[in-house]
Amino acid sequence: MTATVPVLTIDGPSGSGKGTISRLVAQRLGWHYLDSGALYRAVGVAAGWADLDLDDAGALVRCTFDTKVDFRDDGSELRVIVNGNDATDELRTETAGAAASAIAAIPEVRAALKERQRVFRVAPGLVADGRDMGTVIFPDAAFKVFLTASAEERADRRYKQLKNKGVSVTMDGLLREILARDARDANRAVAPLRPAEDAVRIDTTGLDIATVVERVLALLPGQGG
Ligand SMILES: Nc1ncnc2c1ncn2[C@@H]1O[C@H](COP(=O)(O)OP(=O)(O)OP(=O)(O)O)[C@@H](O)[C@H]1O
Ligand SMILES: Nc1ccn([C@H]2C[C@H](O)[C@@H](COP(=O)(O)O)O2)c(=O)n1
Repeated sequence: MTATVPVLTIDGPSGSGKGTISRLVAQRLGWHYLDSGALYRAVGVAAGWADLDLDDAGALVRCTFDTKVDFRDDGSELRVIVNGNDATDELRTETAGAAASAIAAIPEVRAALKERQRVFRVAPGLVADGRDMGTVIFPDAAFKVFLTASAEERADRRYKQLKNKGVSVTMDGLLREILARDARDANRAVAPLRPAEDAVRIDTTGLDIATVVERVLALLPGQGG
């Protein structure tokens, strides 16, 4: 009975720290981890490889069904294998994020990915990060968090992250991309980015990673909560 397996959902906008916090919390709990955004990014990248038009909803839906995604934890990073190719680095680009955000607005794409996310609910528990984990995919989750941070701080985090990887970016450009993605993810008709009514909101502006991890763990009985 998967419904008895506990789930902690961590939703929020781009750069709020969902991936970082979810992974660390899952490690601390010994639970599984679902990076749902990686599924949308994988479809976006596969669509790019196939030279598909991002306006061709039918082709994108077929691409969603055809795209095989595997996750491999190499100890320091979650590697994402798309159709047999390690696409981890390509997936993390802003181009892949923007493509994922566009594709994610297609209702049939979301429907096609629904069960593929729910199968991650395996004992002893799951930490799931995304935009609609608490509202649509795991509405019965026992623990729900919605992470936020100011757009400026999120752009600054992304700037430092990309600079560390040697990627050339500007703060202005990143801020524009973050605001555009926020708007598209929050305003789409299906499963828009929004906190579940029973989610605990944590504004991470000015908080370091360790503090946010402890605040999330404090929500779980026996983990400080
Ligand atoms: N509380 C925090 N304080 C400072 N930096 C943080 C914090 N949380 C995350 N970061 C850093 O911000 C960057 C973005 O974090 P992360 O990728 O986890 O965000 P995200 O919400 O998953 O973004 P996306 O939705 O685009 O995948 C990373 O470099 C991460 O180390
Ligand atoms: N549950 C989800 C996860 C992701 N998306 C879409 C919208 C995002 O902009 C894009 C990339 O996600 P990220 O890797 O940045 O978390 O994918 C979504 O609609 N629902």
